[in-house]
Amino acid sequence: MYDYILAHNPPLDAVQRDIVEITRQQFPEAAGMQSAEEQGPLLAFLVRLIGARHVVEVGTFTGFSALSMAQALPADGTLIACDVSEEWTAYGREAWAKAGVGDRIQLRIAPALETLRAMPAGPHIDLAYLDADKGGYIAYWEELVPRLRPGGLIVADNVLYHGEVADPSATGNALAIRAFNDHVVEDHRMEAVILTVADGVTLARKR
Ligand SMILES: C[S@@+](CC[C@H](N)C(=O)[O-])C[C@H]1O[C@@H](n2cnc3c(N)ncnc32)[C@H](O)[C@@H]1O
Repeated sequence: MYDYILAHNPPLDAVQRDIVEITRQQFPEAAGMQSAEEQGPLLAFLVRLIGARHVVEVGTFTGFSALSMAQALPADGTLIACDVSEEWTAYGREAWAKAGVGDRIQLRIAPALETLRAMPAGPHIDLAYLDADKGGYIAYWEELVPRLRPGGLIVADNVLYHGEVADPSATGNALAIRAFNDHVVEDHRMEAVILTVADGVTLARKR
């Protein structure tokens, strides 16, 4: 079924395919952190759907999801990519340059909360993709919601956490995601749905 889905989704282009493969080869232990292959086209679709011009990514790793979103932005669009790893994001920088979208992406190497708090306070973000440390999701959400324009989206990854999220005795990251999902459902500034795509993806729209 998975192969069937990929075969009926927009195919990855050469640079996207390369960064997926390079990540698997260079970081076999960490490669599972990369957003699933079908999420690249989904993120690009969402960027185009809402006509996003200003995107924020929290958790960039080797740059696959940032690449997918940046390619869907207009030429003068911007994507602020937050991560703490110079080593992992160096692969992203190379891929973004190769794809001709390097000038749309501003990489901020710092704890994401610092980067988000330093952003202008008013609503100016069209789409934010949450995919960093799971214990930080609620704090990121709280920084992002006021900065999101009405109709803007927060897309949060791993919200089913391998199914562990449904277990009331969950611990660690699964427990953090449980708390996040409860936080989202109680936030009436936003309208949110969970998609059973990959490891679970929440789409939340600012009212
Ligand atoms: C799941 S990976 C991101 C995958 C990426 N979206 C992709 O598709 O390839 C999580 C990333 O979050 C970063 N990270 C973890 N804690 C962070 C923090 N406090 N601030 C910023 N980035 C953080 C890690 O360095 C890692 O690269």
